[in-house]
Amino acid sequence: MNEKTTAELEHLRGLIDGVDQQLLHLLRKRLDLVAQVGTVKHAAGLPIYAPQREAAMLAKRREEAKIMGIAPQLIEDILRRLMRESYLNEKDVGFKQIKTDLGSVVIVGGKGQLGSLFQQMLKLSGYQVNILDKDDWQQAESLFADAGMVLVTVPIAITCELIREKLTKLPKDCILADLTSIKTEPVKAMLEAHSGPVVGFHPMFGPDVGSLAKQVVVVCHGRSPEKYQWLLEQIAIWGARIVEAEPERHDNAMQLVQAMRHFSTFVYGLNLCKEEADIETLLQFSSPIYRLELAMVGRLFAQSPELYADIIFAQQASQHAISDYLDNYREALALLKRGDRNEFIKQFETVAKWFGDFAPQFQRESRIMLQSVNDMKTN
Ligand SMILES: C=C(O[C@@H]1C=C(C(=O)O)C=C[C@H]1O)C(=O)O
Repeated sequence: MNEKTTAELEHLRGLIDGVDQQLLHLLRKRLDLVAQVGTVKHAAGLPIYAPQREAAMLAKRREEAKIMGIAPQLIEDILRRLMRESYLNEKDVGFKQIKTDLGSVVIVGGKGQLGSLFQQMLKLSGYQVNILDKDDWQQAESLFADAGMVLVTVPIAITCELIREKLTKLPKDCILADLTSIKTEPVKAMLEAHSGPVVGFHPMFGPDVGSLAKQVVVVCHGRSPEKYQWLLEQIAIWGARIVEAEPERHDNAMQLVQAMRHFSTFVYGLNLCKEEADIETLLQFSSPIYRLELAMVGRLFAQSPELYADIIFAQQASQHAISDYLDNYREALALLKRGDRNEFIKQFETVAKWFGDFAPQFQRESRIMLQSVNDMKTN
């Protein structure tokens, strides 16, 4: 580089630094305004997440960007990232308490990660929360005595037994709820053990989400929904979307969404391990989609083996879904072995047709994710 170029670059980079600093000041200003919105929402009991406002705002900014010669997707990306920050910050002011005369909440298994998250959300909403973990059963009677709600979040393998043996003497009006990732058996057990209001939940996210905004919570009604309607409202204030489901339909979906998927991820990792794949090398040669795939597989093994064993072993019927997968894998492998390229293409087209409009939709969605994966690279 000659001196002139160096000087020119230095000058321009100085100007860019100045603009970035202005951006920082603007961000500070925006965060402060959002904090004020948080306070107003808290007082009024409005949810953190306001999808209509977001959609309207994004549409306007996209239009304005176009006129200014800025890619609409650029401002959309930036605003979406800022809005994520808003959800996290609005959480700090707490949430309006919908039910003020509940009595206490007892979380059975509250030292687990999901239990801790719900404990935090309930406390941020003004509820008094007590934890009953495995060594605390001698206090159970006194804790249950003034409980307005008992929330069960223990490993799946012991959930039903615990409900049947230990939760039979709750106060009559106490709500009995659970967070187990299967629903048919736990809801049945709760209905048998307790004659008061019963409701099953399955939060469709891990404990590391940060904010519940835009997350999904599946609810399976048990008994007396009017008695726990407030809880659904409370969860909505946390920003989550409630999806109602019959326990059986939910459990069937989970055989694919959870058991089969986690199992195939497990086998993927097992295979890499047995093949003694060198992850460093794989990463060096990885495309963004492969990096994302490795991240999806690798993150499983950063978590608790017990949790995944519980999820995979929870339903007998998952074995059928997993066996079907193996059969399809074998058939596809046979195709490959006999070099039947035409049949492969035919089946590919059948599947593509079956995915229909979802295929291009998923392509668009993943394109944005892949660009973020690429952005994260540091060299
Ligand atoms: C700040 C608000 O809350 C959330 C955050 C938004 C933002 O950061 O712009 C917009 C809508 C809401 O999802 C609001 O409702 O205006």
